[in-house]
Amino acid sequence: MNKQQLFENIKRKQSFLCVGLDTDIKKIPEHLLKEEDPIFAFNKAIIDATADLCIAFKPNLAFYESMGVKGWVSFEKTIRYIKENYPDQFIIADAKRGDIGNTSEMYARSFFDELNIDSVTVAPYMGEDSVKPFLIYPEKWVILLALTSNKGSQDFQLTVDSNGERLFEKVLKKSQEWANDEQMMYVVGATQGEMFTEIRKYAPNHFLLVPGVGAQGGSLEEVCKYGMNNMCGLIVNSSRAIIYADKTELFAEAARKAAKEVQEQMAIELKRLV
Ligand SMILES: O=C(O)c1cc(=O)[nH]c(=O)n1[C@@H]1O[C@H](COP(=O)(O)O)[C@@H](O)[C@H]1O
Repeated sequence: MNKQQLFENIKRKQSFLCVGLDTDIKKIPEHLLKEEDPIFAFNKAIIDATADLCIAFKPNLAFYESMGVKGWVSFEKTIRYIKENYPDQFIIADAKRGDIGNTSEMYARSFFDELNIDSVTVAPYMGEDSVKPFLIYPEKWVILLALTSNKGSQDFQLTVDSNGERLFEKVLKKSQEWANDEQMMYVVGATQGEMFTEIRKYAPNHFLLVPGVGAQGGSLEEVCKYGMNNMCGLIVNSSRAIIYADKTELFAEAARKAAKEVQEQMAIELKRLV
């Protein structure tokens, strides 16, 4: 999917919500445990209940890999289900990969060749040759960690070098030598508030993947105020606050209600664009 198509989906659906499929066998409703593949059964119900309210789904690989082969099967089934039933959805493999070149090449192969997923999150720490193997695939995206939502983002990302440059700034500037805003997005945590103004100084046109609303307490209003650009430029993820809105047999309806609340706020924010 290209940038314009993503923007068209946002306008059509009046949403820039990404539903995070962080599916934990210990948190899903008990009645699903009797299913042959409880993780997939849960995902399928969440996807069906929220697909018209969101433009992206983001399964986080940790939740699947933690279950071994079974988890990987659930992950693949989930990807296939979205692609077959909701082909307009942008899929993000949240894997936070990145390694020496030939190893990154294998990561890229598994997400882009093997599974045909739209995008993968990548850590920038190992530099250019660790990111470039993900960039040889047309209309596939690298989503590079820039300024994350967690407390530890202060440990490295905000440290200032001898030229007065913060590490996240360096990531934003340097990585634009590798790819433009048609192939690269950045992760910026919703908890970063006014820092979105800083991000937009260096990446005015890029899409940003913004996790951290909902369970982590980030403000959608602030994210939009400081981070929205003329193509929206935001994909805002919420995982736990949506998928675990309820733990009974009514979990999918509750997830839909939680997603709808966020989508309605997004529709209001999108009025800035016209
Ligand atoms: O790359 C990410 O998606 C990510 C980056 C970041 O800075 N913070 C962050 O929370 N995430 C992911 O976004 C999701 C947030 O989940 P909730 O806090 O439950 O909405 C998890 O899958 C995190 O791994």
